[in-house]
Amino acid sequence: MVGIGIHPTVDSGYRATDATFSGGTLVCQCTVNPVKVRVSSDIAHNHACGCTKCWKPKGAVFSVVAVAPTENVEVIENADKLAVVDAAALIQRHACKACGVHMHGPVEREHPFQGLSFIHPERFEEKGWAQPGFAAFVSSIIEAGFAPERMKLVRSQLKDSGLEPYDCLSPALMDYIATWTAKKNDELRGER
Ligand SMILES: N[C@@H](CCC(=O)N[C@@H](CSCO)C(=O)NCC(=O)O)C(=O)O
Ligand SMILES: [Zn+2]
Ligand SMILES: [Zn+2]
Repeated sequence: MVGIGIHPTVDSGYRATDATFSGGTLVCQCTVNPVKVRVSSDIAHNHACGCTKCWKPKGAVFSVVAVAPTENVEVIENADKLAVVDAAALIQRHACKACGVHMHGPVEREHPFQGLSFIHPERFEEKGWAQPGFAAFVSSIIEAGFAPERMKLVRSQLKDSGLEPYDCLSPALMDYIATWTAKKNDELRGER
């Protein structure tokens, strides 16, 4: 592979997206007693994430992460191997204590993403999940040690891979969050 190791599924080109994909089973990296999580619906907002909190496979600069409704996400095997990485975080990332893979991350507190769980689709046993649509928190890779002078290169490589780089979330998701916040503020004003 020439260039920066963005993420194995991005660097190798994507497998065909199957429009009928309706979930599957996420499996951690343990060879014995892997944690299994059943996702019983399609995923949404799949994206590459450069933040320091999302799980990345070995050597990758970005994670690939998507959401599914929490009601459709269920740990079906070896739940005892899971532990919450940071209980204070918005996303309650449940990682396998043995291999480190983040298996699901529900958003439970009041927030526009409440009711959604963050998952890593590359851990699906099944193929056909939608490819990432953009790259989020790109500047954050510097926090993990990426050389600032190589940022121009990483942004152009992301674009070449079809991932528009943003330093927070995509405009569509930022608008979604701001709309939720504006509505919330209106409600609070109405109560006063
Ligand atoms: N610069 C920080 C950014 C961390 C961050 O805010 N991450 C985002 C994106 S995660 C998937 O899109 C976020 O929403 N985090 C909420 C949480 O982690 O609970 C860094 O790099 O650490
Ligand atoms: Zn594991
Ligand atoms: Zn992230």
